[in-house]
Amino acid sequence: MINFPIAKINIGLNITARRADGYHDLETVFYPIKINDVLEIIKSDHLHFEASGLGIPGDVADNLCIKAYHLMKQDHDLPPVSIHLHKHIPIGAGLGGGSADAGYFIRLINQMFGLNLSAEAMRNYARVLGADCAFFIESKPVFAFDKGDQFEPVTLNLSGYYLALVMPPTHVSTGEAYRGVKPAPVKTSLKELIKLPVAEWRNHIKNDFEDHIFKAHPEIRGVKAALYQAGALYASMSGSGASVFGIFENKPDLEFLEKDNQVFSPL
Ligand SMILES: C[C@@](CO)(OP(=O)(O)O)[C@H](O)COP(=O)(O)OP(=O)(O)OC[C@H]1O[C@@H](n2ccc(N)nc2=O)[C@H](O)[C@@H]1O
Ligand SMILES: Nc1ncnc2c1ncn2[C@@H]1O[C@H](COP(=O)(O)OP(=O)(O)O)[C@@H](O)[C@H]1O
Repeated sequence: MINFPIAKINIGLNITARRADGYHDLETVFYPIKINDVLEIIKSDHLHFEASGLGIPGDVADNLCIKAYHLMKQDHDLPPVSIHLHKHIPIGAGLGGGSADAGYFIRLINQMFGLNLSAEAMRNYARVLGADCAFFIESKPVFAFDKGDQFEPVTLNLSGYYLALVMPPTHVSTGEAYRGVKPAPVKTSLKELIKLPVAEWRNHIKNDFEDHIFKAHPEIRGVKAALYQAGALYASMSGSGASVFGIFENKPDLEFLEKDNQVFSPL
């Protein structure tokens, strides 16, 4: 059985408090984008994982698909499976690709072995694996809060707009991104700000990671500026970076940017 894990962008990200468990409270809007991995599982006589496409750093045992398998096996009598992941979503880019694989793996196991788990039961497995994993159980636009793993639906439809996604050749770890922020409460919740017209977002919606990440990696700031120069209605780093996205009314002319690291797609 096969499915196609998608990626997300964060539209706004406010880090509001440091928590006693070492994590941070935040608010953000997760929006799904059309970049896909390919994930296949088949029954096998032993647990097996293989990957193609982009190289995934770390041991196979630490791959979030394998972690998801072991987590679900604690509660369900799962037979061994052979997993093939074709990795296409850029890694460590703030696009949630690893979390997406875990979320879509949970969905596949649920479907393949007829576990009949509710979406909330699947989200509860996902929450154990990573803060933004639970989003990928349904992959619908949401306002996320607490650790970024609790959701309220938002009415946000960006179809008709155009996405430009640029990957500067810079790696930012999620831990590094969180260590540099000074949490602060928000005046107006993103839940309200997201209702503004897209062209207004620039003046009201921010990503709290940008200030310190841009200082450490000025080339990322440069990409954001270039997207605005090219006519983006809104541009931002996604999550903890380093990818930067621009939302355009029409397909932009971005020839001045490095072709290799770009993705253009309708939203
Ligand atoms: C920053 C965000 C924004 O959407 O995504 P990415 O940009 O990485 O995709 C998420 O909060 C990342 O979620 P995820 O990548 O699942 O994080 P986890 O694996 O749970 O945590 C990685 C590390 O980030 C920090 N962390 C994460 C979430 C949170 N609310 N507070 C934190 O302080 C912790 O130091 C933790 O050890
Ligand atoms: N299936 C997977 N795909 C990508 N990365 C994975 C996966 N499983 C575990 N990881 C680990 O997660 C790290 C960050 O993954 P990713 O989700 O791409 O980044 P981000 O949190 O910036 O969106 C990688 O460096 C890798 O070690």
